Amino acid sequence: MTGLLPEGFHDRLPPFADQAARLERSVLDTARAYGYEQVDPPLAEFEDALARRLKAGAAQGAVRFVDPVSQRTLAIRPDITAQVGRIAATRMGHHPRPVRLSYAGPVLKLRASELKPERALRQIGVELIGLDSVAAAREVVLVAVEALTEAGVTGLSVDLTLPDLVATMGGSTALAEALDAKDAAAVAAIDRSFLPLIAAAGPFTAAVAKLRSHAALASRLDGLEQIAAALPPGVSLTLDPTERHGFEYQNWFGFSLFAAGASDQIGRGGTYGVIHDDGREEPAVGVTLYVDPILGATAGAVERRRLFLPHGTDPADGARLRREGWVTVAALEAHDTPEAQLCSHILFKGEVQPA
Ligand SMILES: N[C@@H](Cc1c[nH]c[nH+]1)C(=O)O
Repeated sequence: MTGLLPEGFHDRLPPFADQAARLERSVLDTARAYGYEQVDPPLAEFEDALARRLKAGAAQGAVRFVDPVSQRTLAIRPDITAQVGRIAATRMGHHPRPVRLSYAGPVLKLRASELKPERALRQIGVELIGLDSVAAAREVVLVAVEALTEAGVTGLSVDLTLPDLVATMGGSTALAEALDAKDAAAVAAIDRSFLPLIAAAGPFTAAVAKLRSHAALASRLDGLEQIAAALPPGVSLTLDPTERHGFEYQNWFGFSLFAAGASDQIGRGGTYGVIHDDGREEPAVGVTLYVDPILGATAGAVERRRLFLPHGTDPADGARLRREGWVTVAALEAHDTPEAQLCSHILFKGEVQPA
């Protein structure tokens, strides 16, 4: 069937919508256990207010429209981080720092690419506003890794990056672009001293060792090592010191998350600044998880365990079985069958049996 929904939009059907809801609950529960409390900003808001909240990128890629009621341009959020920043800077501006917030909800991207055709997506995330220290960054990375592990995601890998490195080292835009393209010849033509940054991309320990010769990087590398040391064994770690793609508003620290079986990255995060109405920039760090590729990576694990209650089953039996954790599906007509109700089990003479 074509044309039912615009390209890049999709319905999530059973059992995947339940799976998505479970994932969301699990991640938010892990975040709550670390002190992150949920906020729920609206799907759209004033475009200008959203756009100026972060250094760049906050309203970039947003679908905009003129609201017939306020007569103002609204943006449908392409990312929830800027909205959480707005809440922290305004309505929760009086709250002691750091403030820890979590969120989950749909976002809409203006454009899709051939590689990523989806435009309507879901995000889950946490933001810690008031600090962008190594300790704060370490906590956020750890919460993300723990939340994903609790949610059953395996084969996790974290790619660390230093998004504003080239800019803070005085590199030009041309140099940053040559580094983005990993074009060693072009980098050498501009400034040979940046060549080790290309060579260093790869497994974390070896990459850090290669970069130690750069005295200017010492404190950043120390920070990355402290973050890396906090990660549980089994999570693989790489470093790509000049990766900036997708890190439009992050500053000293950024990271991408990958998982076995997911074709695309499953999350991204880093340090950034929330811009207050008086122009002050408040440090922050956070991570956003992308529900869609995560579901792709765990789809094999979806199992339907449903217990068919034949017509006439005592309602008390159904209640008892639900308390024991069963999903029960009651036959409302005598001729209904476990197959028709997609049931894996059946209650037969008071006993649960495979259907
Ligand atoms: N929202 C950002 C990631 C992020 C969250 N907090 C800081 N950075 C993204 O999806 O790319």
